[in-house]
Amino acid sequence: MGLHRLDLTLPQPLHGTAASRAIERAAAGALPSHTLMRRAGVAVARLAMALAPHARCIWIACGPGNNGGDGFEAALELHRLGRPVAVSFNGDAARLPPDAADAGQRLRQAGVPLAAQAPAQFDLAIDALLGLGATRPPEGPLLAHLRRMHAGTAPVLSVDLPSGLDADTGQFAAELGAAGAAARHCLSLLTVKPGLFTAKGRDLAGEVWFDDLGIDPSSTPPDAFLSGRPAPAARPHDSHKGSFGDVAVIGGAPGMTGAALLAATSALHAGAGRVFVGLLEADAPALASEYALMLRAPGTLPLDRLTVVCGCGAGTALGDLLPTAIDQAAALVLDADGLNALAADRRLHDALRARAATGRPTVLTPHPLEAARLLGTDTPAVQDDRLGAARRLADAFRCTVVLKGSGSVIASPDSTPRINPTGNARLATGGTGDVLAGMVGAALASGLAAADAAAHAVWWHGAVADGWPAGRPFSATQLAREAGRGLVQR
Ligand SMILES: NC(=O)C1=CN([C@@H]2O[C@H](COP(=O)(O)OP(=O)(O)OC[C@H]3O[C@@H](n4cnc5c(N)ncnc54)[C@H](OP(=O)(O)O)[C@@H]3O)[C@@H](O)[C@H]2O)[C@@H](O)CC1
Ligand SMILES: Nc1ncnc2c1ncn2[C@@H]1O[C@H](COP(=O)(O)OP(=O)(O)O)[C@@H](O)[C@H]1O
Ligand SMILES: [K+]
Repeated sequence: MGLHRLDLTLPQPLHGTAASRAIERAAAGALPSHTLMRRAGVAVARLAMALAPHARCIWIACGPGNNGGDGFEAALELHRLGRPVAVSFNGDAARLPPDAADAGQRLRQAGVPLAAQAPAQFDLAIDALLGLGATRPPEGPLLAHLRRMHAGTAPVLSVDLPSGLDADTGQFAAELGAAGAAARHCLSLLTVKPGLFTAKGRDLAGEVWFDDLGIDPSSTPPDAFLSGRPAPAARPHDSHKGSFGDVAVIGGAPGMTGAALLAATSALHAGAGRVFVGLLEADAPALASEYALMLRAPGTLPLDRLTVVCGCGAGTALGDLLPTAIDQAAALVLDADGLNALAADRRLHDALRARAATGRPTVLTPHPLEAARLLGTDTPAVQDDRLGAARRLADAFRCTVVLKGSGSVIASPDSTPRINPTGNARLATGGTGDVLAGMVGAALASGLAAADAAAHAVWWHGAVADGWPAGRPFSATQLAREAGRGLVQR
């Protein structure tokens, strides 16, 4: 498909650096020289004209490799169409790769000067400094140009990737300073890169566009998928409360009962037939404002018939309940202190793997610090490679893992991970993770397989936050009560 804004409701294969290079090599070998770069330039120029139709100056900042070559081609096309361009080039002209050198030469022949400096004024900045070939953080003039673009008010269009962003991990080592008001767009070329959707990717890329340059990438396996919108769970008219499964939330130690009640409330609103709460605070007052929740002593719950959400607000009070839940629960979600207890006791690792062998579904929902504890590493190492961390956890525990945060990653053993595109920084507030755990529980209780239950819950959890009306206060409590957005009644 030609140039289009990426539709985040549809699943999308994501190809990292090695896969993108393999696809490029195969395509370039089958096409006349320079074809891909010319197509890339035309796509960038078209999008530039759509984003800034009345621009009096389009600044195209070109770097030392083929990403810069895409910029040259875009400048040529814009110039040919009579658009005012100012092209900067920072690199060694003698070391340009062949496609880029050819484009640079034709640009000069067309009478377009190349400067080292940015223009004084511009209405659109095109970042063609670095793409897949960025090997280190941008510095010197490249960094100065990036800062200039991102501090301004004119829109920024990144070619293929925001320069310096790691296509595989979404890591970005440079310091851009305070972001300006500029709208950000990124036109991913040939393939859609996973790094655009997780870690720093979302913030730097802004709106993601895609042009496959006429090449079908399907012969190269993707590194991940962007989750599409899951079909809402249907509730046939001829249903009863036993139709959608029972969830039990175990957690809520003294002072933390709210976390368990949030998970339970969201499980209820997300469609579970019945929701039990096994609070660890023995003398908990009847705090539940949802009167449909059923409070039970945790030790009395028939775990083998329940989807158990274990750990929300549990502190260190789970004791034997955790090994029992791992051993017996019909389906299991481990969150928060359930994960911390797991990290601290290697016998539970074995228990979780033994559970996997029985075929009963398990979903772990760590945030990056919890993931780091489980992996025996630190949070920056997890964030440096979120896809890899989620995959390693899924393989180690033989279950589905949701690594939360900007661009949550959903990984299951022996399958391609998914990155979730919904959600926003509204969710960065206490308790929203408990709400997610309850939603995963409800999805599992409805009979979805672990990976699908996780993807369903994560997508809708984020979608509710995305659709939150401006001006309406947002809290985890409110979110829990909106957790049914992924349900349709028949
Ligand atoms: N493959 C595709 O999908 C297609 C590719 N296309 C386009 O090509 C792009 C990939 O091109 P590319 O391989 O030439 O890499 P690119 O990013 O231009 O930079 C490499 C140069 O930068 C240098 N360098 C690195 N880091 C640096 C730093 N921090 N600061 C300064 N310099 C730094 C590095 O030098 P070195 O590391 O050797 O010192 C090398 O000279 C791709 O993203 C897409 O836009 C499309 O045309 C068609 C389809
Ligand atoms: N910027 C963001 N974009 C998307 N989702 C986010 C963002 N910030 C937080 N979230 C989501 O919010 C939830 C926070 O969970 P967690 O860190 O466990 O918080 P808590 O322990 O307070 O409940 C996760 O689902 C996470 O993915
Ligand atoms: K770029």
